Amino acid sequence: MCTSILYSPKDHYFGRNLDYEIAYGQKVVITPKNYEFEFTDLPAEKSHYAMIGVAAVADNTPLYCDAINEKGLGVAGLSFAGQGKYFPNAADKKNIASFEFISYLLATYETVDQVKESLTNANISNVSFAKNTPASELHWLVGDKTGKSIVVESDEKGLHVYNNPVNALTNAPLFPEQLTNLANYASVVPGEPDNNFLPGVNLKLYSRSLGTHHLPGGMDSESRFVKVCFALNHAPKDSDEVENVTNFFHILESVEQAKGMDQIGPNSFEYTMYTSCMNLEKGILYFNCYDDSRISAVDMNKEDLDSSDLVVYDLFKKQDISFIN
Ligand SMILES: C[C@H](CCC(=O)NCC(=O)O)[C@H]1CC[C@H]2[C@@H]3[C@H](O)C[C@@H]4C[C@H](O)CC[C@]4(C)[C@H]3CC[C@]12C
Repeated sequence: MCTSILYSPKDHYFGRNLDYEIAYGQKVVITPKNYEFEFTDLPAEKSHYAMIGVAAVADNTPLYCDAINEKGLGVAGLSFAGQGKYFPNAADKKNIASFEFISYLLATYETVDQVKESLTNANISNVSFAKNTPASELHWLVGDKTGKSIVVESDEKGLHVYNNPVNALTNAPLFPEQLTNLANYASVVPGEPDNNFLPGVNLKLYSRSLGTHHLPGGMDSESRFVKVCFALNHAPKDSDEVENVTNFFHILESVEQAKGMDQIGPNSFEYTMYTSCMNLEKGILYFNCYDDSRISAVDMNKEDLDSSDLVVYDLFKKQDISFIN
């Protein structure tokens, strides 16, 4: 499963944990302004905003999992298995194939408000990129550098765009249900709780942080949603880039899936394959992966953004332990 956040200490940082059991050959991919996008049912875009993110590249086409553009818009696709439903093309609507959703939005729009507007009469269509690349059931977090985000979900009732007051997204259930569930944790506090439970009884607070005792710690989507909302909302807001990037990785580490914790079959485990953190102001993608906890970075502005060729860097690396003696 996955977790995505928008963290806004000073600059704005957008990214996610991608949790799964098999990789799709994802890379760090920069799509410059003059790479020609040929969309399935939308007009081709010869010239558009440049973008950087994590994508599988098939037939020289970037299939983005999460990315931002040069204007500071970010979009991440997360599994919505069991709840998501795409529909055939509708004649009176803007039809966007699910695998093009991220690249279309980032090529075209600058802000969350523009995206909202553009989706008022849209349909996420159920076409596949290729025979062996079927559409995967996703929903999306879309954020920008105003610090605002929305969630886009296509379910059996159609397309929904929800304002996101918590700037986080995990997986099923439906987003409004995830928000409703947060009320069950209204008494959680980062530190010592007030004893409203038995005010007349002297409860010995035997440990620090008993106010977080009822925070869920499961790997399931609902637990991760509650926990990451708490971590994000209480994270420090520094002004230094390195401190804020460090905070971002720690927020997502609070819901990280270590191998062994989420078994999906005999000897098969879902785990956090990579974490991405993209600075919406600076166009820098920071990342690490399960086998290499060191943070690496790619700066889109160091590339020729007027080019028409994709720029691709490795995402999955080997652990590089710094021996001190
Ligand atoms: C599997 C993950 C979602 C992780 C997750 O939540 N898994 C747990 C679960 O299924 O519950 C999704 C997120 C983005 C998806 C990819 C992107 O949408 C891009 C691309 C789209 C193609 O239609 C299918 C392949 C491909 C490359 C997708 C494969 C599945 C990915 C990688």
